[in-house]
Order: sequence, then structure tokens, then C-alpha cells
Amino acid sequence: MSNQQIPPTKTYGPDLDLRITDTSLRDGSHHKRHRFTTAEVRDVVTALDGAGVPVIEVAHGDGLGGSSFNYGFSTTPEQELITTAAETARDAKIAVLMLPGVGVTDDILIARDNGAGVCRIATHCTEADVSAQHFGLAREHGMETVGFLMMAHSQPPEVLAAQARIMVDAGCQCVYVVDSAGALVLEQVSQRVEAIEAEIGSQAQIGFHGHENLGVAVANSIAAFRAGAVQIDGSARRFGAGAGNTPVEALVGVCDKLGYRTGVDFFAAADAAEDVVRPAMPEECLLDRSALTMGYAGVYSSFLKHAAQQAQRYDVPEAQLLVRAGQRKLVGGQEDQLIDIALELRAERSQA
Ligand SMILES: C[C@H](O)CC(=O)C(=O)O
Ligand SMILES: [Mn+2]
Repeated sequence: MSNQQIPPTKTYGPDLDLRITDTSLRDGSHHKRHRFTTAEVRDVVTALDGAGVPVIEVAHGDGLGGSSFNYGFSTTPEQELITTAAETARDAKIAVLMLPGVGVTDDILIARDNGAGVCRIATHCTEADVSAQHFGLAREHGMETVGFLMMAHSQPPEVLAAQARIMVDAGCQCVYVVDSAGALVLEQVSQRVEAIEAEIGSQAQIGFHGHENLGVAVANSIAAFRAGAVQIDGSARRFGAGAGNTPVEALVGVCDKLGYRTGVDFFAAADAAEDVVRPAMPEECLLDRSALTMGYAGVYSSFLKHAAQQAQRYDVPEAQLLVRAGQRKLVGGQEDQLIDIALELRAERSQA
């Protein structure tokens, strides 16, 4: 602790200052177009669990029930991947994500029976009320609960705080500020965490889920932690949507240097990222023009592959398509509107 310059305002518990959840086997599913195999899940879980990562999330990128024409079909059924992860992990808890309406309550119970211990319910950040029954159900069945307020950049801190209140009243034990578009920058993160903290106090914990689209996901995570968030997401090798998530191995290294205890071994996490997770990735998650545009324009990171597909199909510039998706304030579930925008851009071009 001798390096610790700014002591945390809150800690996760007596032994950990912050608890890291690795989401490469869920958010990375977007980047991999939902093609995880059980062998990859086994290898990644073995490596991350061995490094001391306390929670590992496994699901289709769009959560339980996401395997569909709209979001993309999974190669291996997600419940099979969850079972493999739970059978493999020695210490880590397995988490699942569900978006009400994409998945249904039965999916949660099946995941629980397959060994998932953490149930994360995600809603757009103005729609927390649709999550109420899921927190109650998960708690009744002995699961730990987390609420995801997605696209958190799109609303001011006080709106997020009011939505957090709805989740906490329904049984959510940790409300996450989810920077789905990688659009938040430093104080914009801490102000949101502080507003939620002012609303919910010690009734629940606060978490942060970052994307790297503007290159500041680690710094944003530290800002969130210093403001009071004690659960922080990341993905080994940034394996996630858009430019990827907060890189777990870098987050651990930065926390070590700042004296914040994660319980994760830096060298083992770096080995896992390079030797095990990277081979499971189709290619690196790039901070390229498209990903940057997403952060700049505030576009949901998981639209990246869909936008690339429609831009190519309708022969329109991907960056323009993304900028318009940001202007239309599209939210998760509105992937099909990218086709609408592509047609609009094509029509404008033929009129010009
Ligand atoms: C379903 C989304 O991919 C959840 C998420 O990771 C985000 O909003 O970011
Ligand atoms: Mn994400």
C-alpha cells in the first residue's frame, strides 16, 4: 500500500479495494460474432481464474437469449458455454448478462442451474423499470445481482441516479454506470458515480463498465473507483465491442502502481491476455476511425460490426453511418435502423 497516493473513498471489502469482472467471454462475443467454442471458454476461464480474476462473465454478446437473426446466431448455445465455464472455474464466480425482452426469466434460472452465480440485468439508462422482476427472481434463487444502466453518456447524472434508485429498490446489489459508447471522459464518469452514490448511499454498490473508443477506459475506470465505484469491468486484451473494453491486464497494472488491491496477478493476467485470449480473438480490437467515431458520436459499441456490414452492403461510408446513428440516439435493440440510415445515405448520394 506504500504507493497509494489517493486512498479510495470506498472499498469492495476487507481484502479487495475493487472487484474486477472480466467480460471478454460476453462483450468479446460481439467482436467474435458470437462464435465462441467450449474449448475457448475452458482455456480462457482457466487462465483468468488462475490469474485471480474474481468474476468472469459468459453469454451471447447481447445477453441470454441474444442468439437470433437480429443480433447474430451463436455457434455454440450460450448455456453450454456457461456450463463449461462454471465447471472449469475453481475460484471465480461466473456471471451472466440479460436484457429483459431479449432474454426471459427462464433463461436466468437455467443459467443459475448451469452454475452462474451473478445475474447482471441490463437496460437502456432511462428504462430501469423493466428490470424490476428480474432482480427479485435472481435474489430469490440465491444469485448476486448487478444492474447495467447502458448508454450512460446519454443522460445527465441526476437521471442516472433516479434510475439507479429503481434498480436498487427492486433488489439490485450493484448499479453499473455503463459507458456503452465509450463516450464518457473522466469527470463525466465520476460525476455520474457521485450522483448515484448520493442517491443510494450504502444500500448497494456502484460499478463501471468502460469501452476504449476514445482511449481513456483505464483512466475512466480509475476515476469511477476514486468516486466510489467498487466493481469494475474489463476484458483481457480489450476483447469487446467497438475498440474493446478496459484492458484488464493494464487496469491491474495501473491499480498495482496506485496501491489499489484487485487480487489479480499482473503477470498472470498479461500472460492470459497474450497467450490465451488473443488466440481466441478473430483480430485485435482496433482503436481505428470507426471505433473513434463511435466514442466521439456516442454510438453503442456493439453496433460496430452491424454498421460495417450495412456500410458494405449498401456501399455507403461507415463513419457517416455511425455519425447518424449517434444523431438519432439509437439504443441497443435498434440495430435494424442502421439499414434505414444506410438507405437514407444512398438516396442522398443518388440525388446529389
Ligand atoms: C448488451 C451490451 O453489449 C451491454 C454492454 O456491454 C454495453 O452496453 O456496453
Ligand atoms: Mn460493453
